[in-house]
Parts: sequence; structure tokens; C-alpha cells
Amino acid sequence: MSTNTTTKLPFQAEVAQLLHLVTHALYSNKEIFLRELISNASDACDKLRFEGIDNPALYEDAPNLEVRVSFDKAARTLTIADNGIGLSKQEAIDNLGTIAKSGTKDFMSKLSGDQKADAQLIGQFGVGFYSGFIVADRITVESRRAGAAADQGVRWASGGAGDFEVDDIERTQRGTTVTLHLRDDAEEYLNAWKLKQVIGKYSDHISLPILMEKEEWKEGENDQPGDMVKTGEWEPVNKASALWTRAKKDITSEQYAEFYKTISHDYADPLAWSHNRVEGSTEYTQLLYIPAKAPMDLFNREKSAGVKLYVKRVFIMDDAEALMPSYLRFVKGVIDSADLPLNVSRELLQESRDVKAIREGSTKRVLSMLEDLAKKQKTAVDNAAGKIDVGSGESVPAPEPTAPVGDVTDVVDKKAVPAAEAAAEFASDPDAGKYAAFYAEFGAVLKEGLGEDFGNRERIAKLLRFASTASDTVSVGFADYKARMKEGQEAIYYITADSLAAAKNSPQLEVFKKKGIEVLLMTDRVDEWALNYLEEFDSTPLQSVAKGAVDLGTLQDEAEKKAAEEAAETFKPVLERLKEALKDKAEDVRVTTRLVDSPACLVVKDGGMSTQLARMLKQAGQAAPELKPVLEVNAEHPLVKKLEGSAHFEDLANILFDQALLAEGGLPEDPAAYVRRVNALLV
Ligand SMILES: Nc1ncnc2c1ncn2[C@@H]1O[C@H](COP(=O)(O)OP(=O)(O)OP(=O)(O)O)[C@@H](O)[C@H]1O
Repeated sequence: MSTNTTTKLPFQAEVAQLLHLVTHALYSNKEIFLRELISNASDACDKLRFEGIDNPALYEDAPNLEVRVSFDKAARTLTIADNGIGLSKQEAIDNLGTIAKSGTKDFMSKLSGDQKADAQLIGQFGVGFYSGFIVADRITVESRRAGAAADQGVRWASGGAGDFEVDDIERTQRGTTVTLHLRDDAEEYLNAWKLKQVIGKYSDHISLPILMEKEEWKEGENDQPGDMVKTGEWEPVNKASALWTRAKKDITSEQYAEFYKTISHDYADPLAWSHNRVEGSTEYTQLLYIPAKAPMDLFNREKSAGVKLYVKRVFIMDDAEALMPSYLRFVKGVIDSADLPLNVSRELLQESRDVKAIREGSTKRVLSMLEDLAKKQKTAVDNAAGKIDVGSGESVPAPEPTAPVGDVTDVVDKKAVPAAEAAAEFASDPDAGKYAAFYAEFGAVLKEGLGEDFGNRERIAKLLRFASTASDTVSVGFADYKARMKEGQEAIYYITADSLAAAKNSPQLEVFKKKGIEVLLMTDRVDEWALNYLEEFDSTPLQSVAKGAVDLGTLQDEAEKKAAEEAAETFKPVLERLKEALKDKAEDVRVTTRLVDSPACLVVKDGGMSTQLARMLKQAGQAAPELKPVLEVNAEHPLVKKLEGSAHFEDLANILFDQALLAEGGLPEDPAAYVRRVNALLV
């Protein structure tokens, strides 16, 4: 019974925009609407089951949770009904008229108008309820929240354009009924066989029964053709056992992938998964997935994790952050504990010893999954290298086992060569490129683990990959680096910079290039912070080439050392004048052997914050220490030689400093003064 309370409300602008796109871009994959609506119905039942633990009255007179799918050929409608938690009027307005997800704005700005690309993006974003409009030109939702009075029902209706209507209604049964008024081209869903097929494909693992009306064949009379006729009975059309409770051998890869899509609302298949029953002092089942693509809000550390907690198959909560450390926040999945109490709260989770054990076990499980992917990739790379030699008759150098690099300018300001390309290189072995693909998406987050997870630091360090002076591709691990260190080399050298090009061209690398010493090039924002926590790898110290005085130890021969000392000695008087001229800008000025082609560079003291990080912090509006760098000069450089006896000593000294700053991506404190000085020398 509808009272006269219809209210028309506009969709949030983003919803209107999304709806338009959904109906067009997702058209080629329209059957997913059923998965989305059934998964919402299942979530609603999970919520009731959870709230019902403390408040059994919410079950009213219908204790069995279920989803019913039915259709009406004559009316051309398809209905998905659940007896879950239901929606109040306000919830219907809030949840079915807006998108509350973080990253929505960002997502909208990425849409290009190209249907194929947009469909992919929309799929990743997850359209949920709105996907109904792919097949329907009108959707009606009738609902009543569990525990509310019968006159507290709501009817929500929309044609999927700019607005929707809400009405107060009387509704005796709790839960939600979604009725789709199908478009002409979606008639195929008015067929029980088709519906069963789609449900089997997408929703077989849903843990509550999905019922459909039983049909029987009825012969036609008087020469009329026969037809399927509904018997009035309802029968389950899915297995209705929670997927993770089944034995591994009974689950196909497709089922694992479909389950992943339901819990993550991701569109793409997962990259890898691990399903285990853990026994011992704490018993639980874990089914953990590594997605193939990063979500929009990956770098939001506040974002909740993607692991759902169940206790003895009862859904307890989404995004249980206590179950997974923050640096593994990209992991999706389910953990079902046999030991936790059903009424466990978030606060309790933080303190529980069982939860601690589950978290440690799950962390280790994810790390082993990653190690496994990395190992498979390495084997494939080694095999690929080996294959080239075999049968060629002569020793042909194996190709770089990574993606084609292209012109350096191609990679400027990108992090480095996209690993997806690297992955494509081994198309013949489906597992081979997966680690590169994972790393391209989540490597930067994994690095946070160095600072966050002391106990697993070494395992995490082994999983890290970087570009280096020997490879533009992010593919060099510390172990690879160590394996090809020069005789006498005592440290793992690295440099951090804003981009690959800046790192590669940094003057600090000159002597390393000259001597053929590999240097890791780090271009992620998190690198410097994370590397702070890693002093050594496998007993070899890590050394930034932009920090402290350069000491190549035994890599420098005696003659070189002697020549450098002599040069420093003769240069002393000039050095003193330089220090005096630059005393406001530079902490110190010294002669260096690290430069070959450049006249000067800036370094910071050992253990100090790099100028790059300080700059980044300032840009982000955070407090950064005012640090004065050390100016290192190349006494062999003509420009530096010119200093002695120059009438423009003061100007040259300042130019030398400012240019060193420019070379590493900084800006002179007084750019106008810099220009004036250079111009004065040019005329
Ligand atoms: N059958 C239902 N019963 C109760 N609430 C529902 C139902 N369907 C949708 N809702 C509510 O509407 C909200 C929006 O649903 P929608 O499917 O658009 O997004 P979602 O499920 O939150 O996320 P996603 O986009 O990842 O699917 C849900 O979070 C839920 O609160």
C-alpha cells in the first residue's frame, strides 16, 4: 500500500555519469549484473546474520536466509529478492543514490570516452547495484529493514537517468526485492535455463541458497506446442557451501577466480591465490588472493584491508585490518577462524592472541606466495637465457631477460619500463611474468614492509626489485646485484631520485660508470624512507652514492688515490676561498674523486636526509630540516681550474653551487641572481 509520499531526488552527479557509461560500456559483458545483485543480496544476509548474533529478534519469523530469483515473462521483469538486513528509507536514498567510495573522483577523471578502456576501468572500480541498468530500463527496489515495523518499508524506483523516486510503503517481509524491468534486448534473462547457467558460473560458491521456482515440462493440448510451467515449488540452484570450506581438489581455477571477483568486486582475474587450512594451537582457514591490478586508493594507508573475517562460517566483518599488516593491504580474501568468539569486536581483535597468530601466519603465507612467483619468474628467465645458447652452435649472448627498453626519453618520469611488458616477454609460460606484473602494481607498497615488519625484513628485502645502471627495467634484486659485484666491492650502491632519467644522469654516478660498478636506481617516493630501515643485505652494507664522502675502498688503485690526494693538496687555497664564498649555502666544500665529467655535485652527510627527500617533504607542506649540503668539486674540471685567479671568483663559486643544485632537480634559492651571474659571464 503506497501512501502519498513520493519524493523525487537527483542522483549524485557521479552516479548519473556512471550510469550513462555503465549501460554503454559494459554492454558486451551484461550478465555480470546478476553476480552483482546476488552478491549484494548475500552481503545483506551476512549482515543480518552478524547483527542477529546479539539481537535474534531481527530474524522475525523467517530464520532461513535465502535469495530468490524469479521472472515474469508477461511483465518482462526479473526479480532478485533476499531476506537479509534490508534498507531503511534513508539508507535507500544514501546507498542507491550516491557513491560513497573513496577514489571516485579520481576514477571519473580517468575515463577517456573510449568504450573499451572505460569498460575495463569501470569493471575495476566496481559498479555494484548500478549494473542492473545494463539490462533494465527501470529498476524498482522494495525493502524493509529487519526489526523495523511493517509500515517502515520503502520503494525506490528509477529509470537510470538523472533521478530516482522514493516512497513509503507497507511491507510485511523484511529484506530487499530488486525488480528489473528488462530492456528489449535482454529478453534472454526471462529463461530459467539461462539464469541457472549464469548463477552457476558466477554465484555457485555463495554460501546461502539461491532458489528458483521449479519448472516442469507440460505437453501442449490440441496440437499446441508444450512449454515449461512453474510448479509453485522453490528449489536451490547453487551448491551453497562457502567455497573456502570445500576441499582444494574440488575447486576449479575458474571457481577460485569467480569467488575472488565476488569478494573483491574486481573485474579482472586474480594474479595468484593460496588456500589453506591451518591446524595447531590456532585453527583457521585462509583463502588469500593477490590482485592483478592496484585499486585507485592503494596509497591511502588509512584505507582498510581487503580481508573478510568469518568465525565458523559466520561473517563477522569486512576489512579486518588486524588480520593483515598495512604493507600487504592489497591482499584480498577470507579468513575463517574456529577459535574466535562470534561477538568479537574490532577492539578485541587488536588484542587477541589468536588474531596475532592468524596475522603472522597470513603474512608469511602471502610472502611465500610472492617468493613463489619470484622464483618461477627467475626460472623462466634462466630458461629463456639457456634456450638461446642451446642449438645455436656458437655462444650467442642471451638477450636481456627483460622488456625492450627503448629510448631513455621514453621512460622519463615513468617509474621505469612497465613490468606488464616484461611479463609479455614470457607469454609462453603463464606464471613467468607474474612477479614483474605484481611488482609493477604493488612493489612500492611492499617496500613499506621494511619499516613496518621487522621480523620479516630480510624476506621482504629479497623480494624487492629495482632498476639499475645495468637495467632500465625494474628487475634487479639485491641478490642479483650481489652476484655480479666487482672483485673488492664492499657495498651495494644505490641512488634515489625523482625519475629514472634523473637517477641515470646524476653526476654522483660518474665514477661508478667509469669503473663499471653497478648502482641501483631508486625512483619510488617511498624508497629513501624504506631504505633507511635496511642497513645491509646478506651482510653487505647498503650505501647511497649521494651521501657521505665517496669511498670505493680497494676498487680505487693506489695511483688514483695518490693523485687525488695531491690534487686536493694543491687545491687547498682555492678550497678555502670557496668555503668562505659559499658559507651561507654549503655545510662544507671538498674535493672529490666521484666526478668525471661534471664540475661539482651536492651530497649530504652520512645518515642525513637527502636533498631530494627534503624537497619532497617541503612540497607536501611538511616540516623538513633546513639542511645545508656539502659541495664536492672535481679539481680536474676546466671550470673548477678556472676559479684560481679568476676576477669573477665569487660569481663562479655561486654558479658552481647553483648548477649542482639544478643538476639534481632542485632550484637555486635566488634564481634571478643565478641568471644575472651567468649572463654577466656570457657577455
Ligand atoms: N540487497 C540489498 N540489501 C541491503 N542493502 C543493499 C542491497 N543492495 C545494495 N544495498 C546497499 O547499497 C549499497 C550500494 O550497493 P552497491 O552494489 O552499489 O555497492 P557496494 O556493494 O557497496 O560496493 P561495490 O561497488 O563494490 O559492489 C550497499 O553497500 C548496501 O549498503
